Amino acid sequence: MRVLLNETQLLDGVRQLAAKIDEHYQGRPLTVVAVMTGSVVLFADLIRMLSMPLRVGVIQASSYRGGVKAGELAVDTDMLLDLQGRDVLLVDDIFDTGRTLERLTKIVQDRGAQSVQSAMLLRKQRTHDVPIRPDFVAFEIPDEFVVGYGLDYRDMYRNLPYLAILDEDEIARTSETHAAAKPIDPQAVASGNG
Ligand SMILES: O=P(O)(O)OC[C@H]1O[C@H](OP(=O)(O)OP(=O)(O)O)[C@H](O)[C@@H]1O
Ligand SMILES: Nc1nc2[nH]cnc2c(=O)[nH]1
Repeated sequence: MRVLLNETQLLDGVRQLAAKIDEHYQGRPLTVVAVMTGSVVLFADLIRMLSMPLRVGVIQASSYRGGVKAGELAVDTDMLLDLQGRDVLLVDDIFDTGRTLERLTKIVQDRGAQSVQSAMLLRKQRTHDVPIRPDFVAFEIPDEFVVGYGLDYRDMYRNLPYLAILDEDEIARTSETHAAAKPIDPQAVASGNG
């Protein structure tokens, strides 16, 4: 594992991100929506640095389940609060293909938000799959799979206080020790072999 950003660098980046957001909204009330689960650490740090009146909401989006490549995007809006007429800021850890942000921006617009912007800790230096771009970004990073400060590989590493690049051999090792859950075979369960 190679450390890309240490704890101090991350907090400095989040502080600068908060300053840009504060400057943009000029004290106007804001609804901040955490894109779970990856934004959990960033979100906790960021909202304590913002100075406008805040409402806090949550949405869940997941497409990297068990791997380093995006699969089908699943979104859960059950915990999303009312957004009608609100200025909304989506907060996420990373902008990679861009598909998550594109889908969530549409969902927020469809719920009647007055404006939708986005803040990301990281943006990968790569060609993105979508025309949309985040409005506020703390760090540009190389096109490598990163973990820590909320980002996972197979649900591990989110608690690391730093951001690190996961090497190929660590990816292989974690795959063995934390195999992704296999779907249940209903026939095997019915026959008692499940
Ligand atoms: O730009 P994209 O290619 O769409 O990737 C970005 C998304 O990928 C990660 O979520 P993930 O699907 O891993 O779920 P998680 O937040 O539960 O870790 C991350 O938290 C972003 O939401
Ligand atoms: N953990 C992790 N999740 C991602 N989702 C999209 N890109 C990444 C990445 O580099 N690391």
